[in-house]
Amino acid sequence: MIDERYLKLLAKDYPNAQAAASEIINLRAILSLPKGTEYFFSDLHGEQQAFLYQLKSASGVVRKKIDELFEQSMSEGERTALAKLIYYPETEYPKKRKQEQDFDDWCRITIYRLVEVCREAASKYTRSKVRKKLPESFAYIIDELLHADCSNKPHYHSEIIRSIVATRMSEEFITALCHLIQQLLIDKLHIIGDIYDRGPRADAIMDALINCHDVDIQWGNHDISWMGAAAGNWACIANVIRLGISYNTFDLLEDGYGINLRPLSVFAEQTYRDDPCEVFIPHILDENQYDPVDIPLAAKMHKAMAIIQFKVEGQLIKKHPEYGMDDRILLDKIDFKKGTIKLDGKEYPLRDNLFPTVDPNNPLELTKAETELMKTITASFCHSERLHKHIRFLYSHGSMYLRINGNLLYHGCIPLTEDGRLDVIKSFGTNHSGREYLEFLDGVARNAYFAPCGSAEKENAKDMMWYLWCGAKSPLFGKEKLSTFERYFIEDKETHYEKMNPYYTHIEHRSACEMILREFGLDPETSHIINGHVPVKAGENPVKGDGLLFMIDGGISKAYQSQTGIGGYTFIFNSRYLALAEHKPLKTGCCVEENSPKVMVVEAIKKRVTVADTDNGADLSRQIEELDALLQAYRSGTIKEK
Ligand SMILES: O=P(O)(O)OC[C@H]1O[C@](O)(COP(=O)(O)O)[C@@H](O)[C@@H]1O
Ligand SMILES: [Mn+2]
Repeated sequence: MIDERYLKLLAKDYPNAQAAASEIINLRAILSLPKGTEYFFSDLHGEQQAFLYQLKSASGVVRKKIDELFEQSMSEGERTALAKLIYYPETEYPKKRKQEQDFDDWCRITIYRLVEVCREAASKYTRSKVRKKLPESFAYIIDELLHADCSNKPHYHSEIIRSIVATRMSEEFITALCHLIQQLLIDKLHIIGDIYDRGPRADAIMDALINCHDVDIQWGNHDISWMGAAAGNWACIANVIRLGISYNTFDLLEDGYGINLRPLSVFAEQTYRDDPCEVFIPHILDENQYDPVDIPLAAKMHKAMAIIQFKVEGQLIKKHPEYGMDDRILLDKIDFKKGTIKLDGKEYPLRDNLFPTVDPNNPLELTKAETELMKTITASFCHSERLHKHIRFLYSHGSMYLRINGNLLYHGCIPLTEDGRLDVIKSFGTNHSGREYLEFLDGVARNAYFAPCGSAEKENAKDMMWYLWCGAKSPLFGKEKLSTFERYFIEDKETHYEKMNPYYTHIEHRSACEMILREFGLDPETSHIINGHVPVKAGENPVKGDGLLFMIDGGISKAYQSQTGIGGYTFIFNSRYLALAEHKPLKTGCCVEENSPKVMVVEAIKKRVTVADTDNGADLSRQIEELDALLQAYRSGTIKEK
């Protein structure tokens, strides 16, 4: 029974029986349409070029549509050129202007072809949904071209297209059509964490996501570390700078976010003047265009930040004994005279024993200069408007996990015990597990940024952001320890080993995945888990738990391509199937076709999925029920029509 007061409110939007009835008809029609295609990506790690290519090409689907439409009428080369134009109209259009002898003719033909692709891409949607995606300036013209009856109005169409060319609007128009095709093919975009770190321009990825019409993000450990940094947590700030320098991503830090690294470079140059800092030479996977730093100086800055990080992390662990991370305070386990460190009763020689800023009697204390440096850098983080715009977007569109259209999405893991039960974790004085634990942590992450400044709530939550980055029971991290220190300072690889949470063994079995799905209120018969975080090694199957879980970190990150052997996965869920697109490492400057992914259908769906079967469909059905009730009320006279 729907409350009469609510119906009266609804009557404001649908003031008479006719209005209510026509909306019911409209909603019923929407419910019967095929569901839109959802795309899932994870572990983008700042690789903006590869990600944008995968996004713009709808992971191979743009090309597929072009082939379906034009196989008989266009050569392979022409189809490739059309695909490239759709992906990169901004650069391809000017090239064509130079190359084509009759450029106006090329524009006309291209507009015809793009309209065909658009019409095909829009065929699943209602006109109203398509209209909402149209760029304002061309909305009317595109709508006419897409929907008018061509057989009766051929003249009208060619006239529109001729006028676009004649009025010199073809560049804007073609670009708008290309963007529209991309938008129509990707109905929903899910990013299962780790947008940040390692690759060159996470900021460019964030801009692209902000411009997407329907996107959600499940936070990864790297994202949470940037969110912690933006909230002012020193351990997170030191971590993101150290990791950034270790991958030579000065452009992101300085050009992207305006973090002034000059004080750090001056400090590092003075402090580590004669130290070659060999252990800290950055990985050079990409060159900086705007802020190149010479490698020896970058190594010194890297070391300076690493030492500060180990000190502030140690302080945080001391402040929070409940984190249970005492064994991760490492500077106090060094014998500075001998140049060794004692871990678990075993002594290891250090690969670098120059610690000019560490006081052996008080190894976790920052020097005055280090403290000043951290204050300056923190101010840079606080003041970066672009960083905060991106972080706010991570908050507004992100969460610890998401349940959507029968799928469960999260980045790392659901902490489990050795025997496969939900682990019970004490945090902030209370016990948590499973779904409730993730929801609790979601709230903590929000408090870190949004709770009132100076409140205990904010301080504790801010500290916890670092735990979420690397704590053993963090669902975003899922490993017993993060061996950053060991990987810098100790040769013996055994100390680098990061034991994974039992979760990662259990998910090989169907029963564990079923248990997790049920924990999140989903039916294992029809639902799936989409997981990121752990690169799927070459030869390993990304499909786990007897088809219930998909691990989709395939290595968009260049840093991991030697392990995965591929250039990443996109998981695709459309109205007919679930599929994994396996990408090749992106080769730029080559023919786009060489970058086309291999698409493997992992589950065909027996009955075509319609909007009615989706979460949005459930909302629409509720709206229909309410409108039905309103209609009855009009007919029975309980509510008066206007
Ligand atoms: O080699 P790098 O880039 O320093 O990173 C290695 C570290 O990154 C981690 O894998 C965490 O990052 P991911 O979330 O991307 O896996 C750690 O477990 C590991 O110690
Ligand atoms: Mn991760």
